[in-house]
Amino acid sequence: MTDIDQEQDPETGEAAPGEAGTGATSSAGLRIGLVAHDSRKEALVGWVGRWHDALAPQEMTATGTTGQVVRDAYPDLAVHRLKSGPLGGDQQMGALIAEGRLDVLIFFMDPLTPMPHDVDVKALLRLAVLYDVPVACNPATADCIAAGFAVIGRRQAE
Ligand SMILES: O=C(CO)COP(=O)(O)O
Repeated sequence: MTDIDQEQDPETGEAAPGEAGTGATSSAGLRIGLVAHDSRKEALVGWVGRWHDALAPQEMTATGTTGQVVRDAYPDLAVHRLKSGPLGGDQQMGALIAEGRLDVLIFFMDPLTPMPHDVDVKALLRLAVLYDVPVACNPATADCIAAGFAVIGRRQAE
């Protein structure tokens, strides 16, 4: 286990109330967050397509527009939508991490465009690092994570 896991209070190290036992226990039912900036949405849709069968049994949650784009491309996949990123969706995703309710974050960022909600982007990534949530910011890393879904599931069950 890591120093700070999803079921611990990061300050006290004590189990977070109400979260114990809610972690995913296998490669099915992983709770996956999907986020992509506008210029990277096509890349994310491509990644979802490549891993469609592996993603089908997972629980996917996306920021608003990203979720809509993925739903439009793959209507058979269940994707829960939060608010759009600039309107608070990134913060909602961060809250899921802080509450121990996200196992993986796939966040295809635009590295070339300044964002009005840059602080939210930074906060989301900071929480993913803090809570040791596997996070991918580009397709190559996301492929590695998807190939390791079973490993992540086993790790969460420990
Ligand atoms: O802005 C985003 C992440 O910072 C993504 O938000 P949308 O999915 O609503 O486009």
